[in-house]
Amino acid sequence: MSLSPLADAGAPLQVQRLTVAYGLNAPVVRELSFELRVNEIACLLGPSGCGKTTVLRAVAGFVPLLDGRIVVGGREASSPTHAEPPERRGVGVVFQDYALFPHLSVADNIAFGLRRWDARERERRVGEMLQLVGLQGMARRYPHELSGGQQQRVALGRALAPQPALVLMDEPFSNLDVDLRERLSGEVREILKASGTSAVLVTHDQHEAFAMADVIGLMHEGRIDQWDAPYQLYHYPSSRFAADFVGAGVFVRGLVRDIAGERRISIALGDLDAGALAHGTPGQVVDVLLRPDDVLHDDAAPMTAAVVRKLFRGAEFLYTLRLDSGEEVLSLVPSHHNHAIGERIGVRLEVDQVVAFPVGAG
Ligand SMILES: Nc1ncnc2c1ncn2[C@@H]1O[C@H](COP(=O)(O)OP(=O)(O)OP(=O)(O)O)[C@@H](O)[C@H]1O
Repeated sequence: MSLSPLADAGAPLQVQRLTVAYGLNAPVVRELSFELRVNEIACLLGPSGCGKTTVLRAVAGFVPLLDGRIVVGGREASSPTHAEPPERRGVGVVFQDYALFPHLSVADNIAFGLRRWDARERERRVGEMLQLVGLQGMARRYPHELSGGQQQRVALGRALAPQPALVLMDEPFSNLDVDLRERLSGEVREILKASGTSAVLVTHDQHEAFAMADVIGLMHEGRIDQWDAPYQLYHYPSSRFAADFVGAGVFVRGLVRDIAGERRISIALGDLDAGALAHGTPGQVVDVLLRPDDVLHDDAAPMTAAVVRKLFRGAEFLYTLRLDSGEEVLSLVPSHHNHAIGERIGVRLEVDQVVAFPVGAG
């Protein structure tokens, strides 16, 4: 099979038409391609079983390729006929099943990749890493004396210590409590940015992906559905799958119309301007995406809807509202607007970019 020439030989990672299968089973990753820029943090996001971890394992050198090619730092690391051993790829990994060395202390685990460093530099770097992952005072403990979350932080320190050009992280913060998770993900992002390191992260958590990533690869059934900045992915989903999977929202029915030469979409809440992201031609029935922040509560609005569910989130309520059409929409409302279930409240739309897909489109 012929592969396209490298688009950017200086890219820290190029994944070209990657195809991976376990044993004789059907491939779980199919012809998947992406390229990472220097100092870019990418996140693979997608439903369980879509192949995120498999991509990361292939890049790390833990699973063979059925087809395609992986190039790390301009050097071919994997092809169907060749595989550099994981430890020679110059890649730092934080995987859940990539255990710490049980016979080494926390400090020695972190120092593992620094064997060739000058002793004083090594000690300084280990101290820096211990501080980064919040494990000062635990340097002499052994892995079995740590909680799962603490072990994960040691693994993070171990991966980052040798300052690799590329770091791979599989759910690196999943065992941590929310506060630590937020602090650490912000700090790790800063460290990666400051040190010029590129990273690929796998997570289930969209908020973590939004907070950490420059670019998100949304995966679906072994392929990348959309490769985009978090903001773009949320506001400009290019497929129905992306619109559905990323962020909260519902689809309501709409009819595309031509009104005085302008393409508009009529939905139960009124007429919308059909911009470039609203697929569909006049006369076509479409599903229109409405995010909770598109539906505003406004006492002065002529249109009302009934509260059917409410979720208190502290600063705001997430209301589920039933329109007269019978359709339900979500609305994010500041929490001093405390309305009872069954009450009718005024609503209006504020949609910047209408996202719509013809009914029945995949
Ligand atoms: N060692 C294995 N042998 C056989 N099949 C496997 C193996 N590891 C993963 N799979 C299968 O490959 C597919 C992709 O798995 P993978 O772990 O890459 O998905 P994922 O997107 O990371 O999922 P999750 O978010 O649940 O961790 C799944 O259908 C899974 O059952």
